[in-house]
Formats: sequence, C-alpha cells, structure tokens
Amino acid sequence: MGFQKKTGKGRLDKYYRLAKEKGYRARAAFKLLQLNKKFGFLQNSKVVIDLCAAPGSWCQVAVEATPRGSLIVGVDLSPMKPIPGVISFQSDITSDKCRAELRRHLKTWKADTVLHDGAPNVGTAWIQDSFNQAELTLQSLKLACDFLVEGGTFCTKVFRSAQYNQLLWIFGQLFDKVDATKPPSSRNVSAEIFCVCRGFKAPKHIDPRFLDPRTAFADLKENVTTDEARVYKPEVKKRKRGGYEEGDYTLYKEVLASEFVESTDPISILANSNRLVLDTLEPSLSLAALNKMPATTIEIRQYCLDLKVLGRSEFKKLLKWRILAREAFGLPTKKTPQPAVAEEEEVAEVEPMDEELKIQEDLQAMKDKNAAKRKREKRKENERKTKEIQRLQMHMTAPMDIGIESATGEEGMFQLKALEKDKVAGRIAKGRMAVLTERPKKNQDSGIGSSDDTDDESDDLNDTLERELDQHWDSFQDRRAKYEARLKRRKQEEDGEWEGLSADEQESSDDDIVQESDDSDDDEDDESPQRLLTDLDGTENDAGLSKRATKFFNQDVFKDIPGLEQSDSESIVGEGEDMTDAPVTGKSEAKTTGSERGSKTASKRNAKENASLVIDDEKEAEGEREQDDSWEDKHRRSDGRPNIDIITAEAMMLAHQLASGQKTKYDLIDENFDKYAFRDRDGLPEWFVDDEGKHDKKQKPITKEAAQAIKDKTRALNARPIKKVREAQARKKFKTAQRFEKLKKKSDLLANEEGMTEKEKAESIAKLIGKARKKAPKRSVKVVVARGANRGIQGRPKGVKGRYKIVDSRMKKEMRAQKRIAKRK
Ligand SMILES: C[S@@+](CC[C@H](N)C(=O)[O-])C[C@H]1O[C@@H](n2cnc3c(N)ncnc32)[C@H](O)[C@@H]1O
Repeated sequence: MGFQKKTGKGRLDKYYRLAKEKGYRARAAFKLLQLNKKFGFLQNSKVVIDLCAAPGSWCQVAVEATPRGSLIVGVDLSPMKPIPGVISFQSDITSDKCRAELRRHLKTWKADTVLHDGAPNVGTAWIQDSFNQAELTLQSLKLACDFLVEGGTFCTKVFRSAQYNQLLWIFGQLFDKVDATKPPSSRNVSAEIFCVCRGFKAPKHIDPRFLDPRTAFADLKENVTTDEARVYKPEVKKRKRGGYEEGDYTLYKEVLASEFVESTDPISILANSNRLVLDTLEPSLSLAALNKMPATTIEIRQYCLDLKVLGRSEFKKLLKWRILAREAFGLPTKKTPQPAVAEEEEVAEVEPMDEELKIQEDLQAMKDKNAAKRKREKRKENERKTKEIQRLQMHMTAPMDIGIESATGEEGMFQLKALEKDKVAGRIAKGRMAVLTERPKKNQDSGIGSSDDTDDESDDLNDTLERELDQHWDSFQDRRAKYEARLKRRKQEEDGEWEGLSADEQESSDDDIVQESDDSDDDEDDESPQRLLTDLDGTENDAGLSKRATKFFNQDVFKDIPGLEQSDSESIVGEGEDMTDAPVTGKSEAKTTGSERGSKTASKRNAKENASLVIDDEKEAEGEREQDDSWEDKHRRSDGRPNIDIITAEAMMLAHQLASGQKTKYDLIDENFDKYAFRDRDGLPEWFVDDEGKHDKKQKPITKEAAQAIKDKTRALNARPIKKVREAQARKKFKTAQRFEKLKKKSDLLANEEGMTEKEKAESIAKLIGKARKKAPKRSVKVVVARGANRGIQGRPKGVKGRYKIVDSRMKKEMRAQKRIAKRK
C-alpha cells in the first residue's frame, strides 16, 4: 500500500511538525500535553491506562509526565510499536478479553488515570459516526469505572454530538469535577472535545443503565437506525443492540410478497425481513397474480430471495415493482388520483428523504465550493501582496506601482470604471474640451455668464474655469515656494560676496523680493495665468534688468563705461541671465566678462549670443527658466547643496582652494582673463578654432595633494564591486534577513508554546538556530589507497597536502559487511 501524504484539512500544521521534531508518534501528543498542563493529573499518576493508544503518542507523553517507574498500559485495536516503559497489547476495548488482559497487567493495582482518545472508524454518516464515538466513550468509561482508584481521573475524547449532554451528565454522576475543554492543538474543524473528569467517586454500585448505550442514549438511538436508513443506506450496518422484539426470537423473517405489495409500510418490511415469499404451499390468488405479472422478472424473484444482501438500487427496483403490482391490483399509488388520504401517504414516504438528502448534499457541496474559492482567492491575494513587498524591499518596484496595482482591484479608488459609472469621466472630458475651446471665446465675451448659453452650460464653464484657476493657483504656489527656496539658497551662498552693497541696499533688495511676491499676489486678480507665472519669476526690474544685474552694474566700476547705459536692455538681460543662472565655469565666465570689457571679438560673439538670448516671448523665457530649474534640481542634492563630482586633479585643486578660502569665486573668474581670452578668431577655419579651443587655456599648476586625492578617489571607485555583484550581495543580505525573521517568528511561537517545558523550548529553539546557521563547508579529505609506494607507509604519503585518509582494498568490503550485520540486528 502506498504512503498517502496527509495534506487534507491542512494536516501538516505546526503541531504535526513539532511532533516530528520532538519524536512524538502523533500530533495528538500535544492535546494530552495541553490538557495535563491545564489540569495536572499525570504528575501524580503512578498507574495509567491508555485506551485506544495506537500509535502511542499519549503513552509517550504519559511516560514523560508521570513519576519515574510508573506503570503505563496501552491498548488498541491496532498493533503498536513498543515504547520503553509502556506495556502495550492489541485488543478491542469493548471486549471482555481486553478487561481480563488489563486486570492481568495491573494485578491488584488500581489506575490513577485512565486516558481515552479512541476514534472508531469514521467516514460514514455523521450521525452514525458520532453515535459510535459516544458508544466507544461509554465503553471506556465502563473500563475506567472498573480500574480507577477513588479520586482518580478519567480523560476522554467526546464528540459534540447529540449524545454529548447525556455523556456529560453521566460523567457528572460518577466524578466530583468534570471539565470539558478543547486544547489549542485540537483542530477547530474537528468536533472533538476533551472531558477531564477528576475525583472518581468509586461508588459501590453503579447503575448499569449509565453504562449501557441503549439506555444512556435512549431517546436518540431510534433516530440513528431508522428503517429508511437501513433501506436507503444498507451499507451502514448497525449492531442489533436493542435485542429481539417482544415474543419474536427468530432472526430469520419471511413475509409474503403480496403482503409487501399491499402494505402501507413497505420500507419497514424491506428493512426487517429476510425474504419476500412468492410461492406458498397454500394457493393464494394475489401471489398467483403477482407471479403472472410481466414485471415479476427473474431479477425481482432473485431479489425477493434474500433481502439482506440487497443494496440501495435493488431496494428501489423492488419498490418500483410494488407500485406496478399495486396499479395492476387497482390499489392506490402515487400516480393514481388520491382516493383515500391514508393510502396516499404510503408511497409519498419514500421520496422526501431522498430529495432532502440530495438537497442537503447539494447545499453542502455548494457551500464547500464557495468556501474553497474564497480561501483560494484570499491566499492568492496574500501571496501577491507578499511578493510586492519583497520586490519593494529589493528595490525592484516603486511604492507607486503597488498603488497602481492595488487600484486595479475591487477597492481601487481611481478606477475609470467607477468614474464612468458616475458619469464623472464624461464630465471630466467635457470640462477639458471646454477649457480649450471656450477660452478664446471668453476673452471676446464681456464676462462669465453673459453668453446666450443655457444656465447648465455656463455653470459647467464656470466650474471648469474655476478648476483651471485653482490648478494655476496651486502650481503658482508650488513654483513660488521653489523660487523662494532657491533665492534663499543663493543668497546664503553669496552672503559676504556682495560686500560692496550697503545695508540699505540690502534692505531694498529684500523689499524687492517682498514686492515681487506682492506683485504676484496682485496679479492673482489678473485673469491671464501666463502673466501670473512671468511676474512670479520676478528677475527683471522696470528697466528690463535682473536685480542682480542691476546691482552688478550699479557698482562704481561701471559708471564710466560709455554706452553701457544706452546698451540695449536685451543684451544686458542676456548677460544678466548668464551671470545669474549659468553654472560658473571658467570658460563661460571668461566669455561673459570678455563682452563686458568691450573686446571687439568678444563683443561680437556676445552680440550674437545676446541676440540668441533675446527673449521676445514670455513663454520662451519661462521655458528657459524651467530648464534652468531642472538643471539646478538635477545638479543639487536633496540637502540643497550642489551635486558636483570632482573628477580631475585640476578641479580638485580649485575646489580645495575655494574650500580653504585661499581663493574666492572672483579670483577664479579674474584668472581667466588672460592672453587666450582675447584671440581674434575672425576668418579662421572652424576646425582650427575648434582645435585651438581645446588648448588655448592656461595650464594651471596641480598640487601633489590634489593629484593624490584624485588618485585615491579613482582607486576607491575601481575597488567598488560591479553593479551585478552589489545586487547579488544585497539579495544575499535580504535573504539572510528573511531567514532571521522567520527564525524569530518560530522561536516566538515556541517560546509561547503551552505544552512545553522551558528546557524543551530552549532545546527546540537551539535546534532551529542550528538548522538556520549556515553549515561550514565540509573539509575535503583526500583518500589515498594503500598500494604501490603507499603500501604500509607510516605518516603522510608523498605529494599529498591537506587532510588525507589512507584506505586499503579490504576496508570498503568490511564496512559494507558491518552495515549489513547491523541492519540484520
Ligand atoms: C486517534 S487514535 C488514538 C491516538 C493515540 N491517542 C495517540 O496519541 O497516538 C484512535 C485509536 O482508537 C483505536 N480504536 C478505535 N476503536 C477501538 C476499540 N474498539 N478498541 C481499541 N482501540 C480502538 C483506533 O485503532 C485508533 O488507533
């Protein structure tokens, strides 16, 4: 017979695993451990009887929990592997033989505790199963009453069935204290419950009716084996515990077939008779008619010979035959119109049970199916979530992705479907169109609501406009916040560099900023959003110069430069823009300053550049500013500091000089005004200008420290593992963390385990840790066969490094032989 894995009902649960780990033969061990922990009856038990003990886990627990040298006797229908310290034998606990055997083992002793965890073969109808279980419990109680010492304990399994209350009542009569409990290790799906009956009263005389299932479960027994059950479920064989009927002491019963046909209770005849007689010595008209009927086939005759061997389908055929016979005899049947109420019932009796059973079965099947489906879905959902979290932890996904995915579920907040339902999507689409098409109209119109549109439409338009204004206002707020932050940052960076400015000027500059924001606030009333944004930037003053440019050119140095005042604002704006927004690089500074000095070439170039910088359109300006913003955002770290990677020794040296205060930004700018800055490039070929551009720079001296710093940096970069390796390392780390987390959970579970001692807990946890620990790789041992030059040598063979083992040709065979012998033992 193949081994069947217990996967049903989630059998491989934690207790199953724990039982395996601890060497218990069944997970049931934990039920007794938990019961004993709660009621503590095994500690003082010197004699224990375990009824229905196989495979023996309760016996194992009993050996552990009882005082050393206690007598433990286990009995079961099935054979049981021996357990040290336990006497076990095979017997039926309902038999007298079992009682005698127990007596033999106990001699004159009495048991302190009787355990019973018996379960008869189940799998038929639930009512039948539970009744059999209750019967078995009563049998075990009977044995307990025979063997228990006064004050002893009886611990038994009971099903929460119709007999449960009767059993509890009987326990109550025989014991001082009865506790019914379900230990945590007992599955919730199981109807089992455990009764711990303490303080056996040991009465001199026990009313035999207590221990007789016929009387103990008197009013329930009839329900269990009805005639219908016997006919429709003939495979459920029931022992005849009720004894013989009054005055009828024969087991074999014959009934005339005509009687069966005429009877109003055909079921009881089929259930209680052995044979339907079709031929009698005395002539009978009705039997003759039955014999002549074409429906009385050989098959039917065979069925009538022995009713006890018939199954459900045969009984059905007999009942059909009966109906045909009744029709032939003119007796009322279900098909005929109902002449008499009394006879109408007889056939109708058969159907309800059949249908009811079917409906019940169908209902149950549907329920099971639904429950399974729900469970499956829940499990899938949980698995999906776990995976997502893992992916997130491994940086394989962004939290946003989860949001999107989860939004696709039923509860998705932003489901388009849901929007469609509410017709919101349509409204949104409509609103958008309105924005695009109605805007120009609005400018032509004198005002909102002045059009001839219907009220609804104008309301929609108002809504849309309002929404749009809100959006503009929000984006304006965002941008203003960003702008102010940037401005502040710049101011901080440049503090001290504008030493030439007086305090008043500084104040005025501050005022300017306030003014700007005020302006922009005022502009809020202006309906053009573009204007809002342009003013917000506020980098220009009335003359078209940026503030910084104005400050710059207000310096005394520029006072005497002719043409600067009348220089077109566009070019100055360009310069101003360059000064403020472009990143400071030697080259750009050189260019800018070159133009300022009025050098012919540079000014020409600048004129070109400035021409390209001319901003005729506010939108374009805005776009550029946005580009600058994004450049700045990109090149700034989250803490607001510039994100510059220094990769050349020259840059490192400059950075060092700037950081140590040896030089200022303006020193660096000044240094760039050299002979190379004023080259006349007019008329030169492009390739030449390009090539010159690469070299017409002053070679700056590089300090030893800067060179070393760059070298170190490069070395550190090179020493860094490649991306793949780093990912693998991260994965490994993550997996280890996961394993550790699992281990922690398991240990917590074990630590909170009720049915274990502290020592056991510590041992189990140590075992878990041992398992989780990465095993050290086995050190390889070189096997050297002792032949040739190695035959009979002492010590390390020549040319062999590391661990070694010398073997000879016999060793393999001898080892195998030893194993064979050990197996035979
Ligand atoms: C759930 S198992 C008992 C498990 C046991 N307590 C343990 O811990 O290993 C139920 C046992 O009851 C036994 N059993 C059922 N009817 C019995 C009977 N009439 N006499 C003896 N044993 C019976 C079955 O053979 C089965 O081994």
